[in-house]
Amino acid sequence: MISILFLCSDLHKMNMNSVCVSLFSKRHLEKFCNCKKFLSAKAYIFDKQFDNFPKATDFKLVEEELGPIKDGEFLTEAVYLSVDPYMRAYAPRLKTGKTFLGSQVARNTAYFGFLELCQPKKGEMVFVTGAAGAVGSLVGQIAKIKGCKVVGIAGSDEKGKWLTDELGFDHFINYKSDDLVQKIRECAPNGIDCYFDNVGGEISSKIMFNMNTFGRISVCGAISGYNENKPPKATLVQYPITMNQLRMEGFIVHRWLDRWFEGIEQNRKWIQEGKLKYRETVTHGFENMFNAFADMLKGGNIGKALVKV
Ligand SMILES: NC(=O)C1=CN([C@@H]2O[C@H](COP(=O)(O)OP(=O)(O)OC[C@H]3O[C@@H](n4cnc5c(N)ncnc54)[C@H](OP(=O)(O)O)[C@@H]3O)[C@@H](O)[C@H]2O)C=CC1
Ligand SMILES: CCCCCC(=O)/C=C/[C@H]1[C@H](O)CC(=O)[C@@H]1CCCCCCC(=O)O
Repeated sequence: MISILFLCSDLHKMNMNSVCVSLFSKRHLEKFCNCKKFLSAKAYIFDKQFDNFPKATDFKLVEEELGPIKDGEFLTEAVYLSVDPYMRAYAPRLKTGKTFLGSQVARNTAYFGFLELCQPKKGEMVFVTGAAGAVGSLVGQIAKIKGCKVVGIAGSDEKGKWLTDELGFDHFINYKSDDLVQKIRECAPNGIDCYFDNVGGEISSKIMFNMNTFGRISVCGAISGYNENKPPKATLVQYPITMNQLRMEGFIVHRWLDRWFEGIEQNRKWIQEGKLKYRETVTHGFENMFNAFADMLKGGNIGKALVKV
């Protein structure tokens, strides 16, 4: 079963510790639960639309009663909550006054989004942005498994050290302190064949101007713009796309729902074989969810950002 989305916990009235209902919004909570007299749950209410970067005062932490569970519905225990960039990206679409969105199960975004759209070949040069995050760190390692040269771009030297020394990336570029164009040319003197784009904006434009003919770009996200009220401007990418006949395609990982277990099984096998490594940045306590969310948006996480309930 694929667990959907959260945000509540604390079913202590049933003498259960740290139990959380999977839900997506208040309407899902109403749909999922049917046990008003017995259960309550903590929830983050989305109180105010974000003005650029989110503030703690944009949320209200409340305790809500849950209804009884009906046939075909379920309660799940959330031990970890996932803290993800899409929670910021989708916020403008959400109504205030409702439970905020989130999830408690990690998905295999890297496996399908990279292999299906970039179609990497042995010896090719692959660039990954958001490289030390949950998705990017796996994409780079999968590219290495496929015999590619890999360059990761992220925002701190500590992240870079992890990518090159532990995960086997060939090079690292710090987009905050390096001369990006100069470094791109140094790391990829023969050009770039595949680009896995987690960030969008000017970083992506600069990478795309250095791609080879028939290069492939998988657009996973655009975190560089999520905290901006207006989408930021970046250099036109239509030039390199046309001149170098690039293929650029976006995706939402649900596209491969019918192949979900193939992704899980392959990742599990690579982890067991020691070919795929992961790291988690864990914040403790449901009450600290906002801090973890803000920290992730500022680049405070290495690997997957999680909240231990
Ligand atoms: N299409 C899909 O189905 C999915 C898309 N995504 C997308 O993939 C991307 C990565 O997600 P995920 O790996 O979970 O998140 P991460 O674990 O990477 O966390 C986000 C990271 O983004 C980096 N970042 C923040 N601001 C900027 C900026 N202005 N420019 C460049 N980098 C920045 C930070 O690291 P740093 O120190 O490097 O700045 C931060 O740690 C996001 O864009 C997300 O929306 C994720 C899952 C599914
Ligand atoms: C430019 C924004 C791109 C954001 C891409 C992204 O991060 C997608 C993440 C999905 C992840 O694979 C698992 C999910 O469920 C995320 C999508 C969540 C959609 C929420 C929609 C909320 C709503 O409209 O009600």
